[in-house]
Amino acid sequence: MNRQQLFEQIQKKRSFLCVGLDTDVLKIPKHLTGEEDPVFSFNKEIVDATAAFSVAYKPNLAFYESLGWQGWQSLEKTVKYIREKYPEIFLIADAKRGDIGNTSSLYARAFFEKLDFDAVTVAPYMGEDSVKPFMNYANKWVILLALTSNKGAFDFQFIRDDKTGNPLFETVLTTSQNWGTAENLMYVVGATKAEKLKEIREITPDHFLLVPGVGAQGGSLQEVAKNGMNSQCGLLVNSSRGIIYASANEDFAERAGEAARTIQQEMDMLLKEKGL
Ligand SMILES: O=C(O)c1cc(=O)[nH]c(=O)n1[C@@H]1O[C@H](COP(=O)(O)O)[C@@H](O)[C@H]1O
Repeated sequence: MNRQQLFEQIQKKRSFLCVGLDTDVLKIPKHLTGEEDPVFSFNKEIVDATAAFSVAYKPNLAFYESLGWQGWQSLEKTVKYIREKYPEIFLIADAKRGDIGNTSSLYARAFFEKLDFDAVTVAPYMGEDSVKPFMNYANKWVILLALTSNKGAFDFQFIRDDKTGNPLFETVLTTSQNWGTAENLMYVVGATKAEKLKEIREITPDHFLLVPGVGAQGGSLQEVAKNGMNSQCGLLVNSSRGIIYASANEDFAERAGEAARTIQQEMDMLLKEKGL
């Protein structure tokens, strides 16, 4: 999917919500645990209940890899199901990959050829040759970690460069713009650091930002939109636990749908305020 198509979906659904499919097998409602593939059954119901209110889904690979080959199979089935039933959805593999070039090119093959994801999250630490192999695919995206939502973000991401005086996350943003364009590169910026979005927008006015950290981590959607929205929206705001675990009972999908709709309605207002 390209940037224009993504923006069109945002306008059509009046939403820039990404639902995180962080499906923890221990949190799956009891009535599904006897199913042949409880993780897939859970995902399928969540997707059916939330697809009208969201433009993207983001399975986090840890939740699938932790189950071995069965987890990988649940992931493949989930991707295939979304692709077939909701082809308009933007699909993100939250894998936080990145390695020497030939290894990264195989990670890229896994997520873009073997599995038909639109985007993969990548860690910038190993630099250009670890990121570029993910950019060899038309209409596929790298989502580079820039300023993350967690406490550990303060360990490295704010260390200042001796020459420029800029914090490391700003160097990641400026340097990586030489590797790709706003058509194949997005950045992760945590909602818990929403006050930094103004500065970040000065460095990257056009790039889409994937913003996790609303809901369970306490980030504010209003603040994110106020500081981070651009003329093409430019935001995908993720919520995982706040949506998929809205209820632990048989009504889990219905409650997830309601949680997604509540966020979508707020997003509709925020888009209107921006004239979009
Ligand atoms: O790359 C990510 O998606 C990510 C980056 C970041 O800085 N913080 C962050 O929470 N995430 C992911 O976003 C999701 C957040 O989940 P909830 O806190 O349950 O909404 C998890 O899958 C995290 O791995």
